[in-house]
Amino acid sequence: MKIVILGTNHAGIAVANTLLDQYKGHEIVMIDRNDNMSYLGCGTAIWVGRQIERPDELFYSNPAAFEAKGAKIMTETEVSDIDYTNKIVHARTKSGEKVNESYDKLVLATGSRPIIPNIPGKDLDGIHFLKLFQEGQSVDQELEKAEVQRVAVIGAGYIGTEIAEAARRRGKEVLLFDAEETSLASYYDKEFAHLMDQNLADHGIELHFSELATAFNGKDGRINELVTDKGNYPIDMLINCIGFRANSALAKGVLDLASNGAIIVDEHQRTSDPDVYAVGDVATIFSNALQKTTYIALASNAIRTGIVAGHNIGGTEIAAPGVQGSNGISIFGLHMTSTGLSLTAAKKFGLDVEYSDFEDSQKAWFLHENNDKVKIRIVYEKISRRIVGAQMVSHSEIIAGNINMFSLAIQDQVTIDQLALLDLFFLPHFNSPYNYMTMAALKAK
Ligand SMILES: Cc1cc2nc3c(=O)[nH]c(=O)nc-3n(C[C@H](O)[C@H](O)[C@H](O)COP(=O)(O)OP(=O)(O)OC[C@H]3O[C@@H](n4cnc5c(N)ncnc54)[C@H](O)[C@@H]3O)c2cc1C
Ligand SMILES: NC(=O)c1ccc[n+]([C@@H]2O[C@H](COP(=O)([O-])OP(=O)(O)OC[C@H]3O[C@@H](n4cnc5c(N)ncnc54)[C@H](O)[C@@H]3O)[C@@H](O)[C@H]2O)c1
Repeated sequence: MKIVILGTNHAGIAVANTLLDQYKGHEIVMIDRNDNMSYLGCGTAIWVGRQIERPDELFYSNPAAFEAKGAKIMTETEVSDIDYTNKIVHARTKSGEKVNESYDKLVLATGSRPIIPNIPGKDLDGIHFLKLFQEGQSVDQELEKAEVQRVAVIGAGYIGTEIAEAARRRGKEVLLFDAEETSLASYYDKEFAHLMDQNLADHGIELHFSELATAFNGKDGRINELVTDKGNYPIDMLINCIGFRANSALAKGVLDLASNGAIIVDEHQRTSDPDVYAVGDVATIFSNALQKTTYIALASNAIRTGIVAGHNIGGTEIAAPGVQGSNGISIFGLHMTSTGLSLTAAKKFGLDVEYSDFEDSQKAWFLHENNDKVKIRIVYEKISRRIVGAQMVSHSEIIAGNINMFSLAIQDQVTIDQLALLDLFFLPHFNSPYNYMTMAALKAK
């Protein structure tokens, strides 16, 4: 069987590796317009903020690794259209050569692109987006310039908050804007997000929430002012981080798309064309918290959906279990993790929910060093009592692993009452005999 994979970043790589490692004998062709693959954008802010010196280790694979396993891989080759009826992919190399690849099965792993705000001045120099390695490089180079002192970041979601920290670590004046009332509003309730806001402010980041950009003004073709509905701000550089949109142009008019443009897939990652699969940021995903199909762009989801598609194409029928959108962020030493839905999000989606909060030190009370407070919220449905979300915030890194237990709880529809009596280990170095997770569950109404 000949399988053509379009897009060779996290999702495409996971499909290819699954097929090449576990289902030998197929012809695998991989095509990508970029000149690099496997870039972990998740490390951009760590590198740009100089927590690591160089970006080299943010890549975990390369074309030679796939050629060695027998795949044909074409980089710097842009797919222009797909003849779904005759099963042929049309592409063009950087030097202009036409490429036509037939397929038996096709995988669309074309990912996402950052959303471009449609306001006057959007094409001025000095306006940046963050997705590709090359975009990280341009931001990095701009921050090196002495004349770049005031940096505006639009969008205080994950990318915006992380790059605001990075720019601050590089000694710049940073102004962080968001349409919502807090940072990280899509992931955390206000009681949690406010702790991040305070952390950002304490580290010198100027916060502008509930504020919408209306225009970018420039001089000699370069941005020098941001105009919002509340004021005018002189700036030297701007980074847009207002979310991603699925890169589904190749499927438009042929495959079924969701209202946000993502390609609709079933639990096997199959699209409305049975010989075409879609994985990663270009596709929809099933949310176990919402119990419906939604869109959650994460590298973790890209890898898992790629593995599912690989097995299904290879001949082992497996159904994706759905996701919780589990995520985490670490800014100036403050760590936050969440999974499923916040209280605000659950209510917005029409779920009838309750919540239970608890706060305690991470380790046993008699350990006085590096024993930070942890704040936890568990969100659960009033009637079914199934857990639909959890959030944690602390300076303690130990919280990071705990969120995964809540992820499994949501996936398996565990109730808040089952959690209350769950056997959680106790060791003073790590936690208390009355664990804050148990206590939050016991406190539930
Ligand atoms: C700064 C940043 C930080 C992030 N941090 C995290 C994190 O901490 N944790 C997390 O889980 N996620 C994180 N993400 C999100 C994560 O990077 C994405 O969810 C992930 O990249 C999706 O992988 P993908 O393979 O589906 O798509 P993409 O990474 O978008 O890859 C799609 C590929 O398709 C190629 N392509 C597209 N169209 C064509 C075409 N017409 N022809 C040929 N090739 C084409 C592209 O060149 C690209 O290589 C972060 C993202 C960014 C930008
Ligand atoms: N640590 C992580 O897991 C991590 C890190 C980076 C990115 N990611 C993922 O990558 C994807 C993209 O990240 P992102 O930060 O671009 O998106 P995001 O959805 O996390 O945040 C976008 C932010 O922009 C704001 N916004 C939207 N339109 C706006 C406007 N017109 N003006 C002002 N603010 C506006 C939203 O309120 C939101 O806070 C997300 O799915 C994210 O989860 C994850």
